[in-house]
Amino acid sequence: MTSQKIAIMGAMPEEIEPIIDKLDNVGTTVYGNNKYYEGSYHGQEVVVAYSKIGKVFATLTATTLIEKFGCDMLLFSGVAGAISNELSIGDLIIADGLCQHDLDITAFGHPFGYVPEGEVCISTDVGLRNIAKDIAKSKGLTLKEGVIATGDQFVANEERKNWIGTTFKADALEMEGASVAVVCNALNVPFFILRAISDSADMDASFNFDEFLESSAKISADFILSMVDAL
Ligand SMILES: Nc1ncnc2c(CN3C[C@H](CCSCCOCCO)[C@@H](O)C3)c[nH]c12
Repeated sequence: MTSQKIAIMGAMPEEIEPIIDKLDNVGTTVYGNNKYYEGSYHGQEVVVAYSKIGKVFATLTATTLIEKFGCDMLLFSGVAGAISNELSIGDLIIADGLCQHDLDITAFGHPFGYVPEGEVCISTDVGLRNIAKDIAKSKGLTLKEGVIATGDQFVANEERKNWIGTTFKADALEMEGASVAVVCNALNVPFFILRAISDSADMDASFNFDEFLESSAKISADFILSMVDAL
């Protein structure tokens, strides 16, 4: 048990509902066009919110969780599209680094995903990743660790998916993680992101996403709650 206040964030309602359902003493605060659920899980103080889709909404929510609610660490739970062919629907991936695949000032000779005073790949907290690995081992779960690519587009195209995979050596993709990583790094708050695969970012992505969003989101949410118990 930690005395610290834990932020748990997702992008869509389905990604945090399995978490909110398990909280005690839940109070809600509406702020900045968003709703924040304050409560406890097994005695651990948490604040839970979904940002809405995309990097801008995610940036607002991550910043609010830290600056207004005073959270000391941030755990992201949600679903992702697979790039690596080692990842199937329902599989778990944690990011050791995240990049923005749609950030592009290559016209000035910079690499994709880079802007001055920024970095292409933003790191996550190694201590939290190690806790996740210990949990996975104790539960006999497979947990992939790799780069997650973030961009403001739902990728449903093999060519775009493969370009992202090759360009950033990314294993999965989504639409919020890298922006949350930038916020947490800038505000010196440990950040951890776990995603369960909902689709393979190919021509079937939208159908698979609709079918597996809820079940994959719950897989991720259940694991995140195990993380809270271990902190
Ligand atoms: N292939 C893919 N490309 C990019 N991201 C993802 C993710 C991760 N999340 C899911 C969600 C997709 C929002 S579009 C569907 C919204 O429907 C709303 C109802 O119409 C967004 O928050 C990013 C899973 N598969 C992906």
